[in-house]
Amino acid sequence: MCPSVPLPSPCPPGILFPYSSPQLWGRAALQPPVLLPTQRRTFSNNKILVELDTSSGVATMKFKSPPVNSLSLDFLTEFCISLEKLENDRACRALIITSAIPRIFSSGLDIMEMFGKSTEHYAEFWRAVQEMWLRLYGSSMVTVAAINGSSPAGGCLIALSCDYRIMVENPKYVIGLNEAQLGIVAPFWFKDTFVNTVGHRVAERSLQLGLLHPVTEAHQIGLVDEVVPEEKLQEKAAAVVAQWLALPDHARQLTKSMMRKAVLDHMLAHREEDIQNFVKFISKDSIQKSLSMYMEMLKKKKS
Ligand SMILES: CCCCC/C=C/C(=O)SCCNC(=O)CCNC(=O)[C@H](O)C(C)(C)COP(=O)(O)OP(=O)(O)OC[C@H]1O[C@@H](n2cnc3c(N)ncnc32)[C@H](O)[C@@H]1OP(=O)(O)O
Repeated sequence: MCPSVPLPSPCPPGILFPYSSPQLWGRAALQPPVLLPTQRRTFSNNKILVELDTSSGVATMKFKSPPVNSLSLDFLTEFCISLEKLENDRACRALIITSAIPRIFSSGLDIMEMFGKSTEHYAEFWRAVQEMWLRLYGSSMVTVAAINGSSPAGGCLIALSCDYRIMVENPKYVIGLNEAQLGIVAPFWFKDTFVNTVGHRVAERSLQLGLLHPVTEAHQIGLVDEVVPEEKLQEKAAAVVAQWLALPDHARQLTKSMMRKAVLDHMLAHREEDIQNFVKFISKDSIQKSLSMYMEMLKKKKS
């Protein structure tokens, strides 16, 4: 669990039905504008900036953790706290996630968190990764990933967990679940999230080969829903959110829940087992060696 986010068992608040409360449906839509004192609320920490426009109910979250927005334990903790704040804010109905770092959406899980650490640390880290996914995949907000850079592995998972993905047209950007290239294996809930987006056959091939798809290909296989020039990204994300928010919240949320519940429930039922599996797997000498070689390769590529 994210260390500073106390969460009740069995499921964090905001996770979709049957856990969320009907009283929350409608959120900002039910609030008379006169009750809203300001139009824009901002909160920020070292790694993430959030701006909530209370008149539209749309929050924009920007990852700002140089050099590559890697998902460290600290980052994941801040991410979970930000998601919880928005989920509990009745003025917020939708979230756009994007990056403030040029050319990178997120480089995925921070490899240094999975290398040379104690088993306790691995367990804490993995619980935070699970928590992030539970909150985002199970969010009752409309969520749109505005992907303005490369997005391997855990970065791709964040995008996959949203309701809609828009990626910037750029031949240098790639996205995918490339874990196999690192000699590691994406867990079943990464796989399920991927399969639910692109279908079984595409997911199977892409996962086995650890493919990082260029933007056009990602669009063709349905990994991203739309491709736009950089300067149109925010405008397009806002238009998509407006389209999704035009629906009654309760109908959209119940439909989202119906589509995602089985995968969320499966993970929750196997959460502790999944942590133990991760710890056992990542602690193996052979896996530590693979990660070390991969980091070396990244460094060599630079020089
Ligand atoms: C066992 C259960 C399965 C667990 C599931 C795992 C999920 C994951 O997410 S594993 C992580 C997968 N991520 C990657 O494979 C991405 C690796 N990184 C890259 O491909 C590139 O760095 C890039 C495309 C994201 C950015 O390229 P570029 O702009 O050229 O920047 P550099 O490669 O020079 O990187 C700068 C700096 O950042 C370090 N770094 C990059 N990615 C990570 C990372 N995921 N974790 C930790 N550190 C990372 C990189 O080593 C450089 O460091 P310095 O050399 O010290 O500057």
